[in-house]
Amino acid sequence: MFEVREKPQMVERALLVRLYFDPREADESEALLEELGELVTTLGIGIAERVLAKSRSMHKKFLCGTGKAAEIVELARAHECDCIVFDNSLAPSQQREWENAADMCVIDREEVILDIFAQRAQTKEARLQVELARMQYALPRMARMWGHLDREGGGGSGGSAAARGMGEKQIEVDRRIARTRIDRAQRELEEVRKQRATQRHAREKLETPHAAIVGYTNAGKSTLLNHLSGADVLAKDMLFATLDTTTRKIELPDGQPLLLTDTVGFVRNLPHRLVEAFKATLEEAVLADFLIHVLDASSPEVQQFHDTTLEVLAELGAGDKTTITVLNKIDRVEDPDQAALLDRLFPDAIRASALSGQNLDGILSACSAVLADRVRRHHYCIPQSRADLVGLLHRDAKILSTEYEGNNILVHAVVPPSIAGRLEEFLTP
Ligand SMILES: Nc1nc2c(ncn2[C@@H]2O[C@H](COP(=O)(O)OP(=O)(O)OP(=O)(O)O)[C@@H](O)[C@H]2O)c(=O)[nH]1
Ligand SMILES: [Mg+2]
Repeated sequence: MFEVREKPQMVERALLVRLYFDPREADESEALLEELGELVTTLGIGIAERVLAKSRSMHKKFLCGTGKAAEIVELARAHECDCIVFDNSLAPSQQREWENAADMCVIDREEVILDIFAQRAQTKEARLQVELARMQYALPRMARMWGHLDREGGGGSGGSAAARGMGEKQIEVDRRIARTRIDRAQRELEEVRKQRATQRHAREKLETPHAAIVGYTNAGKSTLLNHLSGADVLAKDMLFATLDTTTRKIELPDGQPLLLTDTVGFVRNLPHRLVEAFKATLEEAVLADFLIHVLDASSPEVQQFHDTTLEVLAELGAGDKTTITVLNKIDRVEDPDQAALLDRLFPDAIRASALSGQNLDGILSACSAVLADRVRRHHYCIPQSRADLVGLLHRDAKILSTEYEGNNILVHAVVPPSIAGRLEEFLTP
């Protein structure tokens, strides 16, 4: 029976490896290796040692040359590791080559992220999305999973023909099962998307504007939602604390209601298939009226975090949405160099602290300002004597419906702010 392996839960000591090929990638590679350490720790795996290695060119077999590969394997053994984790993505064949050479579990960043998501998924929707991404990841790697059957047969290279046949048959069966399950998960997710669309239509009817809080993982998105709305979303100093969206209604200082949605955080090299699988969830960000982009201002990598989020948003089709940028955790920015960096990169961003509540008013005012510029749908009850206003609506607004009631004209229209003021006294709920 096909099962997605739970290897990272079984392994205890990992050797982390980041290979890079261009000297200009050295700094970023170091930061990525650091982040991989946090991701691996999130999974509960201990880190024995880290290797940041430059390779002159990419090799098909191990990604790096055989000499370097042998050194890495030696190091893993010397540290009594039971797993090697690559920050680079490994092709299925490369992963197999490494496992054969090292005789231990070898995984890459994508698998680590998938496993974290699998651990965290709470709702049916999140579970489905993770299952889909994991099965798609596992499908081309099944030969590796059943390699032991081939070897069991009788030592030597590849085992007996009978045993190998068994392994191959099993792979075929498993592939079929996996494909059926992928199809089913995709169909169920389609249902989820439809349900969400229905909910969204209901919200649109209420005409309450909607903002999505987006940003890199651990930036403070959930903390911000909690502070603004009194919600109780898990906010924790760990990567990917949030996998499900939560929406809460708040009221802006000018009385305007606003729906706020907390979303899953992004990370560099977020597996494309995970973005694809989480589309149902992330659509909330795509369809929001505007975005609140939360950044961890205390991180030296704030620019990379910013760019990654914009890249993923663009991939989702939300790249050109109106965005309020928030430099969160400003209470932790003490280094003058960091402050200067922020001034240079994000002169217009709002400095705030979701934890202490510092300048949350600034965020709310920015939301009000965005909404003030938005066209709105309104119902009017206009006396026939004011045909001039109906004419104005015909000219400058988009009329959705018109009805006559006694001496009044009932108009439902999408109205730009430029004429909204002149019609205000005829508004009806
Ligand atoms: N010092 C400080 N810490 C903050 C601030 N905002 C959030 N934090 C901390 O940062 C950590 C992450 O916060 P979360 O709100 O869980 O971050 P998130 O963006 O929702 O993270 P994911 O759900 O993992 O994507 C928590 O330990 C928070 O207490 C802030 O303004 N200042
Ligand atoms: Mg969160």
